[in-house]
Amino acid sequence: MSAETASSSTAGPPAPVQRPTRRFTGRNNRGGRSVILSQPGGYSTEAVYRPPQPIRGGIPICFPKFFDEEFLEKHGFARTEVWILTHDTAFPPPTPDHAYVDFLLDHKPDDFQDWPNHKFELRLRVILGPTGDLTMTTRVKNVNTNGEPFAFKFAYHSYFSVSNILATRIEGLQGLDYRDYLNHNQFTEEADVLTFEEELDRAYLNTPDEIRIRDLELRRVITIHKDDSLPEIVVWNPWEDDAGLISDFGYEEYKEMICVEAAAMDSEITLNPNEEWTATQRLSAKEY
Ligand SMILES: O=P(O)(O)OC[C@H]1O[C@@H](O)[C@H](O)[C@@H](O)[C@@H]1O
Repeated sequence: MSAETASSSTAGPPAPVQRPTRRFTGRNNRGGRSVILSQPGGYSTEAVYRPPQPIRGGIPICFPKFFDEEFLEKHGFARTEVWILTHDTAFPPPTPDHAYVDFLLDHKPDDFQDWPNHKFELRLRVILGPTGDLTMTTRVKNVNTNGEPFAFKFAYHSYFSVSNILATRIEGLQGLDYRDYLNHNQFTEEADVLTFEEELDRAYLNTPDEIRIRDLELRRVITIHKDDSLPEIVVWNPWEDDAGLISDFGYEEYKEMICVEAAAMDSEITLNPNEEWTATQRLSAKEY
């Protein structure tokens, strides 16, 4: 990953105060492979860039739901809505060698009729550090004026690029309970590293603050550092048969991707009026 920073722009809101002068491509400093799936820009070759289709790749934000929920689209509406650039003074300013940008989910109070009586603010700060670390902090605030709490779920649905799914290992999950969404059972992970040889769709519970994706062919480790607001890690690869059913996914792309999603999706977060919830994940990559 690499970025150059521009000096602050303060000419009238809304505006990012500091931004990369080049588009973030998720490539490492040695000119190597992208960290985030997969083609230029970090998306599937078949990604569709037209609402209401979510974009396949990158790091979609799942909010206020995860999976299919009655009345709401799968994984919630945040990943298919328009976000605007803003300048969020409530976030602490990062150090000068970090580039950052603030986003706000743009909506009017009555926009989401399927999720009524939930007045909320959803804000995201993305920070790119000088060594390529990518930090994302989300803030959700209940701005209901009717005194009502609301509840939600959340995930950073990160699509990581790997050289070969057969040579990919996830470290940090041993001993954890997980829900297996392919057979709707709960198990305990016995393996010291998670390997892949078929479709996999699981939510690991009560996970530690760091989870690593080891790419044995690239000799690269991507670390997901996350805070306590994100207790679950969802791991998903559709494998061949399921990938063939996903129209915005290249048929062979399952071989070079893995979704590892820091999430609060097993139980809902409840916010009272004026309460705020924040959740941070930081991604770093190292070759060895
Ligand atoms: O196709 P979508 O809506 O982007 O979802 C992709 C996958 O997202 C994962 O988070 C889920 O665990 C999977 O069950 C799901 O298939």
